[in-house]
Amino acid sequence: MADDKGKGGAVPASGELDEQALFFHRYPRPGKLEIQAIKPLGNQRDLALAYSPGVAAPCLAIKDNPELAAAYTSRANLVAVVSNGTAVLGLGNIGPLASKPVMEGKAVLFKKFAGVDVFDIEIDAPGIDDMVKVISALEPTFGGINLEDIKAPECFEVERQLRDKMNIPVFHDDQHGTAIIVAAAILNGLALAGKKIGEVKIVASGAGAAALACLNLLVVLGAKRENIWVHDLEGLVYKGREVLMDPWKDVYAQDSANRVLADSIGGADVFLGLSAAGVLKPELLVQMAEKPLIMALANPKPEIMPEEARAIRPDAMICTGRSDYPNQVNNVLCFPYIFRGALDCGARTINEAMKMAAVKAIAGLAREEVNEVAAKAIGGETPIFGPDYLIPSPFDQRLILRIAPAVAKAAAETGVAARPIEDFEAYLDQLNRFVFRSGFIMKPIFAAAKVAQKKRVIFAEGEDERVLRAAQVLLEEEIARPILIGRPSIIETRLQRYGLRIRPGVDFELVNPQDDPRYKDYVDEYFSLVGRKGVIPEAARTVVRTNSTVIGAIAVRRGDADALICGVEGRFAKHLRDVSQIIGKREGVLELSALSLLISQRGATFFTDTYVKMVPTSEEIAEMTIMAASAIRRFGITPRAALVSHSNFGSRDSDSAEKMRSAMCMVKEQAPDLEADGEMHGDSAISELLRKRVMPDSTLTGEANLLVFPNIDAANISLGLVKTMTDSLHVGPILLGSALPAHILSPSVTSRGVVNMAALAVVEASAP
Ligand SMILES: NC(=O)C1=CN([C@@H]2O[C@H](COP(=O)(O)OP(=O)(O)OC[C@H]3O[C@@H](n4cnc5c(N)ncnc54)[C@H](OP(=O)(O)O)[C@@H]3O)[C@@H](O)[C@H]2O)C=CC1
Ligand SMILES: CC(=O)C(=O)O
Ligand SMILES: [Mg+2]
Repeated sequence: MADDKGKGGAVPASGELDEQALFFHRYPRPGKLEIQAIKPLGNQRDLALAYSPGVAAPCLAIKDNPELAAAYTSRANLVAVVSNGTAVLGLGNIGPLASKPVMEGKAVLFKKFAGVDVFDIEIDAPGIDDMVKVISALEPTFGGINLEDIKAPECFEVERQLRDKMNIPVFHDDQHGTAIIVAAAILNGLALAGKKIGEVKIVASGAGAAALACLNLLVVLGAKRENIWVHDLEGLVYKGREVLMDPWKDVYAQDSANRVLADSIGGADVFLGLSAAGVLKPELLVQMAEKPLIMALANPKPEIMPEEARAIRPDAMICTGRSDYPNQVNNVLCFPYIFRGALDCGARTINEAMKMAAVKAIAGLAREEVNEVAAKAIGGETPIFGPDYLIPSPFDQRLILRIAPAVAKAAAETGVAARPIEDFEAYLDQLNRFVFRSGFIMKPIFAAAKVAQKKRVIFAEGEDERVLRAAQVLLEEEIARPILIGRPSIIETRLQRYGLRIRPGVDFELVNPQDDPRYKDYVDEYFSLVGRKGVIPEAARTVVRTNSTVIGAIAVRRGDADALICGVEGRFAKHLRDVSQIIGKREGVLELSALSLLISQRGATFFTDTYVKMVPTSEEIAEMTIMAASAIRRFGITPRAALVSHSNFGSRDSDSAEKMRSAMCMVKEQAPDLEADGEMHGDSAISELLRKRVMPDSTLTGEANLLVFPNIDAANISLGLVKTMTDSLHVGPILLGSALPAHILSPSVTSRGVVNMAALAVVEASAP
């Protein structure tokens, strides 16, 4: 493979890729999606509500007021991806049945990237009239229509007629989705090359749906028609040509004797390929202008492979439609989010203003720093806005946060939104919750952290990428004032490498362990704590130079910082020893413990003690239950605790069962208001039905959200199993019982996880 190939995970060679793709589509179940019920159908009553007779009520309500379909059915979030299979990728007219994998693929992307539900609909309707008849008849089912892979010129007429007939957005993705992302990439590419859109020469290969829509949008953005040279199977589109012409191509007909691509390419600033594989011969590139923008966008094989183009024109900026090269210019960057915005405001159409808002949002996002998820997905060095990073990665979660609100706003401003968004801050919150599953649960913590006057959080692993990224978020969102422990040169280099804006000394304080004026004071403080525990002065000096958790803990103890975050690297037990020695326990607390929060589709569940005490006593179990309950209240959640065991309400008499029973008695005595019960089986903790069968007068109602375990093995193993089996997000471990706020994270934490825990530490630090 050539140099610029294969960023973002190894992509196998073509034959091998085909084989893997067939396997991927076939196993473990054929296809890429299924339909899931979102309401319970567990008993006769549910059935009576969901189906006959109850279903008549929403039917009649909708009959009286059709707008209510958005309230009582999935329509407002349901899009049809419709194709007749006449121009499937660059594979040509392979028919509707063979197009189904592509349409299922689009459906998955809609769902994964924007939470939009899709039915893929492949129709055996090659002609315009049939297509219009079938698709327009679908209006009652859908909130929007995404036309896909329908060949030109028929697609133009189909879309025009459908837009006239239908009162929901009709969007031909290959035209407008492609045009939006191409326009964003061209705006950014020209800015980097220092060229003006009104002056550049654009040579296009392809005069179909995608190419013509892109050119039309570029003209709206200022490109001059006379500077645009369009080619198709017949060669140049010129005035007077009669073969394979149509009125849409004719708009770009040049009055010229040129006939083929080789005649027109000289001096071109932009090559726009939306045609077929291998059309752009490498030798033609020498004729292009300096710093040319080569957009070889045919799928799956581009007009020229990037390595061939790069070999001839090292100064070129190169884009393809593929996921295995940098600069993926593909409509996936647009269609999920433009529909998200349109559906959320009940848009009746997707108009020019909404498209332009999407162009600006995408182009602008590429100029921001790349976030962690996108950086990981791309692989290798974190990209920074430049020739190899003209547009955001499809894995950039901020695409939805930027595009959807911009589109909804433009819809409202142009009067096409049936349900205009009234509170954009709340809408952004909702989108954030979709992106970061922790968002909803963490919301009260973030809100409290923001009013806490930017407490100082010291990070022991200040050189770590996740910490650096988290520090930028904490500053931008005004949650905390980060203090990073680390070597200045390393931090400077990494900030640059990851394209982060924050600067030491200006935006955040930096503690250099090799050279800090407080060193002697810190050594004295440390020695006063450990001097009689076998640590000699010489060793204390070394520790305070080299152990950043010790430095951070002393800073918190001395009031130089308000909270400590450590554990991003290294073993939990080692960090715990330092935190215990220096920060210690709050007065009256028997033992530190750890609380872990798992956020899954079903909501939040807390587990304790997942990390600290091997086998806690009954007193310690009672204490950790009560401490965990008060930590849970900080999230605005009412704790419901189950003390879990192998014994179910006295069914066994082992020491461990007895320990949990007596812990339960202590909890009742010490925290009579806490809803708790035990000892009980794990399934009884979750299912009220099972619990009530054995213990009808249980003091616990509903599903327990705090599971208290008899020992660390049970707690930690359950946490790992549930987290993996339910694909949950872990927040924590939250250290309970320390004298001052300090949290020891785990090495698998993400930068978002670091932000979450720092926000929690800020809230703890500001608690009275
Ligand atoms: N990266 C992305 O996001 C997207 C990429 N595409 C890709 O763009 C290509 C075109 O798609 P679309 O516009 O929907 O399809 P259409 O069928 O509507 O248009 C295809 C166009 O390409 C021209 N063409 C085909 N073969 C050649 C060739 N050998 N030399 C010159 N021109 C040729 C056709 O010429 P003629 O008019 O004479 O038939 C036609 O103008 C496909 O490869 C598709 O995968 C499309 C959408 C998005
Ligand atoms: C990406 C896309 O829609 C296409 O190639 O047709
Ligand atoms: Mg397509």
